[in-house]
Amino acid sequence: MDSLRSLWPYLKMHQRQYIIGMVLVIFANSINLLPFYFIRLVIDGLTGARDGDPGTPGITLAQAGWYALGIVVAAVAAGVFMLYMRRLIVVASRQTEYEIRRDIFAHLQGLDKPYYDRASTGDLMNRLTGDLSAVRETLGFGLWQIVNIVSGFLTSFAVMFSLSWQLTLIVLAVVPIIVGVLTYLARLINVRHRLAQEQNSKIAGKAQENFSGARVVKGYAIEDREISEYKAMNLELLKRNIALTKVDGPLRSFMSLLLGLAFALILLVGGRLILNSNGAFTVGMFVQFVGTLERLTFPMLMIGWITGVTQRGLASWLRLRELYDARAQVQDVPGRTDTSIRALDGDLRFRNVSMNYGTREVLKNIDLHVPAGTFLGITGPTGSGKTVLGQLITRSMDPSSGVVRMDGHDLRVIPLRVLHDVVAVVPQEPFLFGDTLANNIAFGVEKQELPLVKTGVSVVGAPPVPNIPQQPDPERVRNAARLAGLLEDIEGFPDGFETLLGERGVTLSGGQRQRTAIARAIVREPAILILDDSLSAVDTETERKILDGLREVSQGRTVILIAHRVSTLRHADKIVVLEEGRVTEQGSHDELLELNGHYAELERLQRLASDLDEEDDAIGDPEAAADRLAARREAIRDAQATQTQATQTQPTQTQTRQEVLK
Ligand SMILES: Nc1ncnc2c1ncn2[C@@H]1O[C@H](COP(=O)(O)OP(=O)(O)OP(=O)(O)O)[C@@H](O)[C@H]1O
Repeated sequence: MDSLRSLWPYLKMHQRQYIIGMVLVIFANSINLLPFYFIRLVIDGLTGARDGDPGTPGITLAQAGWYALGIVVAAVAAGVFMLYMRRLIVVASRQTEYEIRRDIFAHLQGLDKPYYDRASTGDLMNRLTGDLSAVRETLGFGLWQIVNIVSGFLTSFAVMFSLSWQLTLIVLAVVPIIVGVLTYLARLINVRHRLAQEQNSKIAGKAQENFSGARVVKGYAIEDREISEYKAMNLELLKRNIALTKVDGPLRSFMSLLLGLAFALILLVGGRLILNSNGAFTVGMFVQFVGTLERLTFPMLMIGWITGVTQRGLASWLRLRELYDARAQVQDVPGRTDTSIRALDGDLRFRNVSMNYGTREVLKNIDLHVPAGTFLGITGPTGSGKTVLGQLITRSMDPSSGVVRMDGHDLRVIPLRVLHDVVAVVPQEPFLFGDTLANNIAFGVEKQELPLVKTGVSVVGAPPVPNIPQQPDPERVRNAARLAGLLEDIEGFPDGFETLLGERGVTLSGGQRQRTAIARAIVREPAILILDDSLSAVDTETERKILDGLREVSQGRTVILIAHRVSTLRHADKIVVLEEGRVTEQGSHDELLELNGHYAELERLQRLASDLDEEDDAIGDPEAAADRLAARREAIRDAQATQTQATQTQPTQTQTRQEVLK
């Protein structure tokens, strides 16, 4: 019942269409009964005698003609009413579907990273398609049939009762049995439909993952495993759908059986009534009764169908409600959000910040000051919390304890829109859209203010959503591409900035994708630019170009560069080393080398590897080069193994690692 109540606002938007549609159904149902009345008059006329003369029928040919015309007019009127009703109700249900989809999509856009960390894309897609269709079916054909059944029953029973209460009682005796069985089956249908929809979501998720990761699947030649897993899931869906059909299917047979029995009884009792009622119950009346009851057969059979449709629709609506009910943990809170904050310089301060995922503490008591305009480098072993630290700055989530401030304001009071205008992030795994390179770079820079799409309002009479094409400023986009070290690549493409990227930009190399994402962040001219391991896929020459570009960009803004390579970080104003969620070292490149800790070791290792490459290039004799290569690679492997072990155990092993390196 609660779920129905929550649908009400949508129904209300189209109440005129629904109400007029339902009235038309009632009219059509009443008119549909008229032909049996005319048939009764004809039959009684034919079986009766005029003026006491048994040789003359009680009806003239002209009268019969009028009755026939009446039947035609009734049929045409009922048809026209039904047609118009369909237009109203079915269109209203389509409009409601549009409105629900629009509102849920807008709501989903407002949800945050923690929600999407847990959500499955396939499940979301299934809810917005399969479940929404089930709801639309309930609101369209479902509602129509409910009114059809109810009004059909009321009008037919009224007519049948006026013809013979005895026969009507026989029909009425069957109805409670039907209702009892239907209620039981409806409950089963509801549960089984939900189970089937859940499996549908899992399958959609699996397919989505598989298509997105097609290259990985092929690369690892695990197609057979994927096919077999998909088969198992598909089989489970089949089982659940069969279980649903098992309760859906018997409904019709059961109804047909009951109706058949009822007709047999009526024939027996009706025949006796005609013979014994001395003309009070005529053959014509009996035919009208049977015809009217016959009209009820379809609505009665539809009870089964409609029960299933409604139960499926309600179960699906509950699944859609779950999307509506999902709340972002990170959001603007009236009363807390300070709407007077419009612009920020980007001075960042972490005060005793910790971050937990469940019982795991991934950041521990971080105290850090990043003055506006600083070029900050962050490094540390994998999993040490670098990305999480960056995500706290964009408020992808809030810290479990402690506070992050920007320009002295707790991030939680800064309006999210302002914060997101101020901070631009180049994520570890950039996502590119199936659009041109120019649009992918200009993404997020709106040239024109788009009108707000209102939710919770009817689509009827709403102004059409204008299709405003993105018009990126070509100079700005070009400059961003240059700063990201991407310009030469783009100029090498036949279509330049108009190059269309395939779904997720598959036509670009890894490094080009990273640089497109960097250009996308730079073009927004943010006060704070965060690059999360964004130079990992480029060679040293390209890295140098990008770093030059970043130095140009960094004038007057804060740049936070998360990286594993010392060559990337060495020119940063300050470098922070994170280990197991703690800041263990901070200072300039030279200061950190002096400290002789994790950073210094990283530098030695990477220098060793780079020396090795240079020596390999220099050695002319391939065999000697190969021997030397093997020996040095062995040394680096040992050193790396020892370093990993040391990071996981005790810092005192630093000395040992240095000895190995020497
Ligand atoms: N949404 C999440 N739920 C649970 N744990 C998470 C989540 N995000 C990150 N973590 C955990 O937090 C820890 C820090 O992750 P983070 O991504 O910040 O590491 P990182 O230092 O950036 O590593 P890398 O250098 O490999 O990118 C990891 O142990 C990771 O498993």
